[in-house]
Amino acid sequence: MTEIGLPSGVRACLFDLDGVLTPTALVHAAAWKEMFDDFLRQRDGDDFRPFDATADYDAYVDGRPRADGVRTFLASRDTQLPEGEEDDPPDAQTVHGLGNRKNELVLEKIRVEGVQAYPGSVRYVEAVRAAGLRTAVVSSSANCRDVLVSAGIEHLMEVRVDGTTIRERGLRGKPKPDTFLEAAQDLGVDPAQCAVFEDALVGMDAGRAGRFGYVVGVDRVGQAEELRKHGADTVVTDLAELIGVPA
Ligand SMILES: O=P(O)(O)OC[C@H]1O[C@@H](O)[C@H](O)[C@@H](O)[C@@H]1O
Repeated sequence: MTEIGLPSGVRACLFDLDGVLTPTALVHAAAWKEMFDDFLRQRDGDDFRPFDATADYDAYVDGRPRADGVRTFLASRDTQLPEGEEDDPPDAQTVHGLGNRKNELVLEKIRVEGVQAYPGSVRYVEAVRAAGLRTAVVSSSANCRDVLVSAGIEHLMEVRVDGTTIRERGLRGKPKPDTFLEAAQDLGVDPAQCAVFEDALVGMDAGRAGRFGYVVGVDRVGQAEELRKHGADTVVTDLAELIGVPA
């Protein structure tokens, strides 16, 4: 292991955004809950079974592109909606309508609360760059660039593959490995020489499916065991632990 806590053959680090570099996984989870609870209440009345911002979020929504999150959670409740169009209004009862409603809520929360990067993640990324490794951010979020800019860390990432890239290049979202593989290719580094940093279970699956050199699970919510089951080589609660700084 090197001084940045990675096997010596690793030449590039591929970082997920929400929950790894910034605490925005919590913002997404809250927005998903607000949107789905409104939808379920309208449909089922006050006895509706609410969206669980931990269990449902982790199992069906976390790490997936927006529309996949809508479909996967609805399927878990035996529900299917028409796809609709990408620019459907936020009150449309379609997959994209619900996704757009959730996006309005996320953007409003980010506008009001702002975004700060995890200090331990910034220290770690700086250490990685000082050690001469390449860096990319690999996120399912179409808001990735705005979040990086708000958090003041855009300059730390050489390559960005995000929700917008997924749409433009026709990639499959996590748990498929496409987005991580695309970032490795953009950096010109073999996947076997890349480390993946992820907090989502589908991100672990993507890391395993892409045969990356090393997969670091980032546990912010007490799911270390699940992260290991889904293929983490190691689990930390904060990236700074990898450079010997306790969380
Ligand atoms: O809706 P966005 O910003 O495009 O993000 C899509 C997904 O991006 C992932 O990074 C988050 O873990 C999910 O919670 C989120 O739903």
